[in-house]
Amino acid sequence: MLEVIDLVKRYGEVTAVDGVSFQVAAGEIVGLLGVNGAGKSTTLETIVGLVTPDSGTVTVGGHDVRAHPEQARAHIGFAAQDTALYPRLTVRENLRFFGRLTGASRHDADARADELIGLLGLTEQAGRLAGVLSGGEARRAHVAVALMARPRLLLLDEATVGLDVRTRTHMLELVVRAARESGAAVLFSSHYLAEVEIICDRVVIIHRGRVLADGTVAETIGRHAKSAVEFTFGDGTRQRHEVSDPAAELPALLARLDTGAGAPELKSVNVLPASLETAFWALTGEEPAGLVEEVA
Ligand SMILES: Nc1ncnc2c1ncn2[C@@H]1O[C@H](COP(=O)(O)OP(=O)(O)OP(=O)(O)O)[C@@H](O)[C@H]1O
Repeated sequence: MLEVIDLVKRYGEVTAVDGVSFQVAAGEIVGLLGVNGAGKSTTLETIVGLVTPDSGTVTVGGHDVRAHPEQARAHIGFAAQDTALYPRLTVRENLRFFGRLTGASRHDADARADELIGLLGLTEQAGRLAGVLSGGEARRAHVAVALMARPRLLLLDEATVGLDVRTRTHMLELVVRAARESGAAVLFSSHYLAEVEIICDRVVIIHRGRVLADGTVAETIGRHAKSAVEFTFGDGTRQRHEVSDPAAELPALLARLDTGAGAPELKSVNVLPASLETAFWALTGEEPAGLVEEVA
């Protein structure tokens, strides 16, 4: 449904996307992962046609996005990182308006708007002006807009940011249903690796504009993840050590710790099993931003 081939996008000195290729099939959920500035949003914006690449091609449902933008875009539902709703229209009016924009009849747009209001748990907010919604409510309404035209390709840029645990679970269920029941191809950018591990069939990890890994969650963990031992010190600093066998290697790691005068006191020891997070860390040398956010 989506094919990205050798995409390059430069902004002056910065190469935001540096030869990115991957595919998303109908009914498949692919996680697009990377630290801040890795090139995720630029990739998504190029797929939608908002950004013109320096080179490379994007096809959606077999239509080249640059040669046939109308046909390609007709398949796409896009929820960008910044929520875009008309503040002076209510949630229901926003949905109906965007539905009509994509060519739905008044009757169909109204029916689909009501369906999505129910699905996204926005019944109470449906009559409120979009401008007064809370951050989490606005994000749900924003994703509802992307779903209005029953897209065959759904692009979600950090769709779960700012959602509480219950709403987040609800949103993830909806994404899974869009893929499993409606057969949509879903490209899902996120910093929350735990949720990616749960819902995504495959993950594409990008770093400095390049694809470092592309495979199923299990393949990515199997190929790149190692378990780790993490020490946290009294001054708030942390040290991570990749290890194959934490129990066997812990004594040696502890013995090597600096215990001299002025060295920070060891506060806790954490064993991190091999996971998508430790794979991400091994590949990029960095922690996913979502983890830091959740800890803070
Ligand atoms: N319009 C622009 N002009 C100049 N530089 C840009 C522009 N858009 C993006 N960049 C740069 O390109 C790089 C990739 O940015 P991008 O927004 O694609 O990253 P991201 O992976 O989506 O990051 P985040 O997780 O913070 O949203 C960054 O270094 C960014 O500063």
